[in-house]
This record gives sequence, C-alpha cells and structure tokens, in this order.
Amino acid sequence: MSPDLSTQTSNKVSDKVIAKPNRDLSWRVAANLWISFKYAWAGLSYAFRTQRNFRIHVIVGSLAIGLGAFLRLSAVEMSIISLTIGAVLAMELLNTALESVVDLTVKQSYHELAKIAKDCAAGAVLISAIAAILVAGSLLLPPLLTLLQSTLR
Ligand SMILES: Nc1ncnc2c1ncn2[C@@H]1O[C@H](COP(=O)(O)OP(=O)(O)OP(=O)(O)O)[C@@H](O)[C@H]1O
Repeated sequence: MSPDLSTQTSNKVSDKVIAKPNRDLSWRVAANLWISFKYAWAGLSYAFRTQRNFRIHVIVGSLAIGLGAFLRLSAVEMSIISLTIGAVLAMELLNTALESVVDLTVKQSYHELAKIAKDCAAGAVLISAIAAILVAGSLLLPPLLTLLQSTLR
C-alpha cells in the first residue's frame, strides 16, 4: 500500500514548527553559556531562599556526603550517594518549577488539575527522598555501626 502523502506532508510541517530554534514565544533567551549558568544559579538560589524542604535536603545531603567521606566509603558507594542526593534536589527543583507554572496558570483559584499536578510533583519528591533514605541506610549505616562498636569497646 502506498503511504499517505498528505499525512507525511502535515507531519513535516508540524516537525518544522516543533523544531523551530528561535523560540519566539520566550520573553528572553540566554545569549551564551555563562548567562545560562547565571539563570540556573538564580533558580537554585530562589529554591534555597524560599523552599524549606530544599534547604533540609541540601543540609542532609551535605551531611551524608561528609559522613561517607569520613567513613572512607568506596568511590562507587560515594557515587551512588551523590547521585541519590542529586536526584532528590533535582526533584525538589522541578516541584518548585511546576508549582510556579501551576500558580501562574490558575492563580489563586481552585482547580482539580492543579491539585493533581502539585500532588504528583510532591509525590515524586517523596519517592526520591524515600529512595535516598534506603540508600543511606544500606551504605552509611553498616560502617557507622561498626565504627561505633569498635569505639565503645
Ligand atoms: N490551585 C490549586 N488548586 C487545587 N489544589 C491546590 C492548588 N494549589 C495548591 N493546591 C493543593 O495544596 C497543596 C499544597 O500546595 P503547595 O503550592 O504548597 O504545594 P506543595 O507541593 O505542598 O508545596 P511545597 O513543596 O512547597 O511543600 C497541593 O499539593 C494541592 O493539593
């Protein structure tokens, strides 16, 4: 059977629209890599100043990395802990971004879809935090208990 040419043409047109590089709808586009980093830093700084949970995750994550170094965990174990902490912080940032977009869209009105979006984003943070606790429990707790036992003997 011959392919439907009309569909192919319309796909090509829509591909072109989706892949448009100029991003005309954006109020501003970062001019270079340095300015992109500046905006990323502004996002991190905003989350740290305004989100209590983000601050808690930064502090707990730093303590976990410090403890891992103190306990002389292997490079692989430190990498797993770092990746887990990074995932929690990234989830928290995405949660903050999504909250802002939802608030921008519905303002102070109640909407069932806004509730679903925010609840699911909060759920994603919770799942990543539980995974981080399990990873910390598996990698940090055994050497910590061994150290405490040998110190108390
Ligand atoms: N516009 C809205 N419409 C419906 N429900 C909303 C709306 N805004 C917030 N909610 C509900 O209130 C809850 C708390 O909203 P909030 O904006 O504080 O999000 P949050 O993820 O709990 O915040 P944080 O991550 O800072 O603790 C949401 O999870 C959602 O159930």
